[in-house]
Amino acid sequence: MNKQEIKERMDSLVEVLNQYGYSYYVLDNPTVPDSEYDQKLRELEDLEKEHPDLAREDSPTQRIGGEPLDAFRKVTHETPMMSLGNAFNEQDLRDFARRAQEGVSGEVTFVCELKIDGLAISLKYQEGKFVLGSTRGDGRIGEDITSNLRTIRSIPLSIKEAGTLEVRGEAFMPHKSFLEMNKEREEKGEEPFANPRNAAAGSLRQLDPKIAAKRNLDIFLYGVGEWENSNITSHSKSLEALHRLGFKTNKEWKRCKSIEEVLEFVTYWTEHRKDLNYEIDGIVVKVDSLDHQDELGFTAKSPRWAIAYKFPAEEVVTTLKDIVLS
Ligand SMILES: NC(=O)c1cnc(OC2CCCC2)nc1N
Repeated sequence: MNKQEIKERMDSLVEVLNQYGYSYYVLDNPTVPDSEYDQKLRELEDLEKEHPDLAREDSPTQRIGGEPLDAFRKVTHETPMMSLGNAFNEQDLRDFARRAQEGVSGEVTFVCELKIDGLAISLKYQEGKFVLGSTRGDGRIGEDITSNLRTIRSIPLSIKEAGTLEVRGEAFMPHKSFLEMNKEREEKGEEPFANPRNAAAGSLRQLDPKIAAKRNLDIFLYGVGEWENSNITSHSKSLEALHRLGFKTNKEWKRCKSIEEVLEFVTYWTEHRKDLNYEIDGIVVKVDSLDHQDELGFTAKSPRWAIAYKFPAEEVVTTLKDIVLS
């Protein structure tokens, strides 16, 4: 093959491998056997070794970066990352819904989401390329953990969207990864992590991306920060747009027309949370219309248009025996 044909072969391998990766890690629905993925990955690795100048930054071989960092760079969030106010019982939720209805013109409706118990992160894309991944920090200043986030296979390294797009979500450690990691730590006489949230936070704070890569973290995206070309009018349409753009979203979200439907959703997941293969610590209730969100605005640190219902604290010491491998 001449140089042009080699470049075309490498481009086609990157595209098809990223498509396989999307099905496997984002849709949890593998389309080819691992052997086919591995064979194409090896062919791409060999071509990239022979022609390093043709290696693309969104190639799946580029997920585990180079040398460990000395420290994390600080990053300022153009759109601050807010924290959520809490609700602890039905009355708190009814008060939230009443205040929301009183603060808007027209009929308020809601979206309910599972509250993933992980680490809030922000992903920035420019001209379709993943360029920056950061922690929430204090909401305005976070840490640049791009090299660690690149190791999360469900985060696309490129998307088909021009301009600047910033998305927010929760990085977390699935139960299976948590169990396997703690088993390893105990075998090495190391202290096991107390819970998947600490394990995820500890993994993303590693300065060496090779360590983060071994922790099999995952992510659910649930919001949009800055989006140049957005014509989105509701939160539920944002979630649908995130899915369409190739991001992993949690499929259990639900539009709720009334507080009664919100309470039904909360009751259902209070009972069924243990069927999930990741930790949730509550339910997030959001006003759906973005116009209504604008009318309601924010307190000093939290939106008035969202609240986190926290599950009652139970004996949640997730030790090896408590979690059955799903
Ligand atoms: N842990 C979660 O799953 C989660 C956290 N936060 C939010 O939304 C907040 C973010 C800023 C205003 C509303 N949604 C979530 N699903």
